[in-house]
Amino acid sequence: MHVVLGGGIGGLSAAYYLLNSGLKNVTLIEASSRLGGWIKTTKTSKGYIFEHGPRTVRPRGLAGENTLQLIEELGLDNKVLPINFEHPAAKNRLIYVNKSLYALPSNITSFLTPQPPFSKPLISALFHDLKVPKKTAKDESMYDFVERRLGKEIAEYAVSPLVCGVCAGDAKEISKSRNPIKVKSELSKRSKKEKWNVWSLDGGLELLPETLKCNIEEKGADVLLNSPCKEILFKSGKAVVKLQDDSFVSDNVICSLPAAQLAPLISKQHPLLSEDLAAIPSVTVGVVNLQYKGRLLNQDAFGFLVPTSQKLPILGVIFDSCCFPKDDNTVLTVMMGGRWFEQLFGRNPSPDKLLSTAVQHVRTILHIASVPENHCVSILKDCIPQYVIGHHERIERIKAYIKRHNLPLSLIGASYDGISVNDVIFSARTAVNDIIQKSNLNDSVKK
Ligand SMILES: Cc1cc2nc3c(=O)[nH]c(=O)nc-3n(C[C@H](O)[C@H](O)[C@H](O)COP(=O)(O)OP(=O)(O)OC[C@H]3O[C@@H](n4cnc5c(N)ncnc54)[C@H](O)[C@@H]3O)c2cc1C
Ligand SMILES: C=Cc1c2[nH]c(c1C)Cc1[nH]c(c(CCC(=O)O)c1C)Cc1[nH]c(c(C)c1CCC(=O)O)Cc1[nH]c(c(C)c1C=C)C2
Repeated sequence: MHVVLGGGIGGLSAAYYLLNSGLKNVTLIEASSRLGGWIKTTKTSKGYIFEHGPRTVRPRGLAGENTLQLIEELGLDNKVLPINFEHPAAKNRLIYVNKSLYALPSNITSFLTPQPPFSKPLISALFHDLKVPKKTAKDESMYDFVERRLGKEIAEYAVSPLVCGVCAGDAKEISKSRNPIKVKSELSKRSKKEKWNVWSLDGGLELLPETLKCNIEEKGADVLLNSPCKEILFKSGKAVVKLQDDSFVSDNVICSLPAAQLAPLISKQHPLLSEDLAAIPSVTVGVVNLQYKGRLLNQDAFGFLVPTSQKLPILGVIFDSCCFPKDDNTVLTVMMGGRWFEQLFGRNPSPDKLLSTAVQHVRTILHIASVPENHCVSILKDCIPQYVIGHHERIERIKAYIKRHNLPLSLIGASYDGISVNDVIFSARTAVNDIIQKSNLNDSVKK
């Protein structure tokens, strides 16, 4: 038997890959009443799409190609909505500095000439990079790395907002290194030919977890909702997964829970491992979706980010109706908080406070004075893991511990090797491959 913990995109993909490898007897255990985790779409009564979590996926890189292969295998090719490199949403990513919106550089001219808010052409930063002495520090923050090599302005206005726009964190704390593997698909070939920059799904990204659910159930997986795992014990090479009133003995547990939520489940038998898992922090993001009547944006773009230096309560705004227009309306998503959520809004802010902050900033920055026709406020508690300095060493330590103690436990999901939807799906595939390889190896040793 194989137990998968957590029914977000990581857990669902793991169950899918286990069943695709020919394994039977797969049980997926989810604490809440729904699947999908942070992938959540609401369709308003008038048919507008509000994404509460992710909205676009990158087609590029090994993990990006792997996701497109999954989309193809699930028969979702005809639902893909690509945005190619020529689209304004791909070309225009803005930042809000000193009360104005500026485009982040996207072409060669903008590299050769000074573009506000940068005081020098960006090419001069590359010359600066050639001059800096090498540093041997194993891990340094993204901000420090870029400041040292490309200068303070680029760290402040380019890297800091991009770190915010991917992990809602502080570039001064986020670590830099990563590592890849390989895959291919027909849809991926199409994405290259058509020069996709990002893609989404018609009707919203939640269609992906919904389709995975149907697929794994058709192949015989048991999906348990409202079933929080309370403890995992390891005995004689097996894992005992305990729920409130039930328990499962599994050959291997694939765990897609956020690291800090796994920590207490194994702390009795493995306090040191638990300590390392508990130390992987995550931040809370307030998400406000707004729909206004009329085309109210003066600029077509993906959206804008607000660097920390601007000391505003919002992290940025995504122009959803620029990416995927519908009728003559404006749909925006305002993201706020992140690393600074509690400082800004307190422990338990009212949805009204987030809504009024969002509407007020849309009014002052985008000059949209009308009242939104529809809105939705979500507080996504601890939704974005933070890869702070020392993260990669910690992950190595965690992996080494699991190997040394021969624990039948595979860790997947956003807490470890990448937070994008692509990374999480790829982590599931890699974990299943490792399990299959290990069991093939054991079989050949027995023979
Ligand atoms: C606001 C936001 C915007 C984002 N934008 C993008 C984007 O544009 N593009 C992109 O690629 N990525 C984006 N991401 C990142 C991406 O969405 C997530 O990293 C990814 O969805 C995480 O998936 P997961 O399966 O690892 O974890 P989760 O989605 O957190 O799933 C874990 C599941 O485990 C369950 N669980 C927890 N405890 C227990 C327990 N004890 N027992 C059983 N089940 C339990 C939870 O209920 C949950 O369903 C965004 C994320 C957020 C929050
Ligand atoms: C301000 C908060 C956040 C915004 N998005 C995220 C947060 C926390 C989370 C997020 N966004 C993206 C990813 C995936 C990255 C990947 O490796 O694929 C994650 C985890 C995608 C993304 N974010 C921005 C862009 C342009 C993209 C698409 C991928 C790409 O082409 O690089 C920038 C951006 N993010 C946010 C805003 C307001 C914004 C504006 C330019 C919100």
